[in-house]
Amino acid sequence: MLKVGKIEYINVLPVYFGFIDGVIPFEYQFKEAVPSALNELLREGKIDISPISSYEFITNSEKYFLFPNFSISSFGEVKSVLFFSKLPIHQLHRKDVWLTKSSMTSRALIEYLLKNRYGVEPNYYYYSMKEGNLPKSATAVLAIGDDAFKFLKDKNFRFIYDLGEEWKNIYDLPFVFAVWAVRRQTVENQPLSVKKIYNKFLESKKYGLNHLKKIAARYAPRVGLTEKECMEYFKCLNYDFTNLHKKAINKFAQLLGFDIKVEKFLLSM
Ligand SMILES: C=C(O[C@@H]1C=C(C(=O)O)C=C[C@H]1O)C(=O)O
Repeated sequence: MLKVGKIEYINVLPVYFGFIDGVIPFEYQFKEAVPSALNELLREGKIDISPISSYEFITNSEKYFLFPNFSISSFGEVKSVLFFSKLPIHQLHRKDVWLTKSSMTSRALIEYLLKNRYGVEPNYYYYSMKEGNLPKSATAVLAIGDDAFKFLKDKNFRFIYDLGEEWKNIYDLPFVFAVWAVRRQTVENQPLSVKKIYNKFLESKKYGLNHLKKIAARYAPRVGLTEKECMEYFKCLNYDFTNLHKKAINKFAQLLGFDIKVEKFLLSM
């Protein structure tokens, strides 16, 4: 049986809602975790298919093939990848910046932006909400997913930067935070199962995108959002993988020093 990853944030619900709501029969095993944990599980072969950080794909691309037509992206504002700071961003040189351990993509993006766009090199530290090791004294904090909504209630941070917006302002491209990857080994050993589950994911996403209101009504309160805020959030997110998204991920890879053409890694379905 294929083992399938699922990010524990509401951002993926539109893709999984057909399965969750019981309309798409699902005979697989879900493993639910934060993105960095899913990256590791897939890399180590403990699961077969999962949304992973685009950074994980970029840095370990030889291990994976990608589902065509799936990503977690935004064109401009994303709302859930936020950099909170007590100082304006260009004043963070040698200040204490805390990055979430749950992310790989957004960590790489904020580090890139701080160094190359804002010319600052802070002291980096790493926290996790589960460990609860983020000190009150942190000058700035990167948060992703449902955690980002919690930080919005913390009025200590005067300056808030949305990384989807930051990226668009510079490159006028969407930003691809995550992609759906399959281990190469799984594709080689079980090609028909992979094709079958891909089609189920397509159906589940179609159902989810047609039932966003139902998702928002059920899940918004769990993350402290109103239904309206949750709908606005879903409108910022995009789950496709168009040519523009491919261009964007290639650009991000190039900026990080990796010469990758994502087109070469797409599964032909
Ligand atoms: C938009 C988001 O995209 C995500 C960000 C990721 C990362 O930074 O590595 C990975 C998966 C996605 O959950 C989010 O989590 O808010």
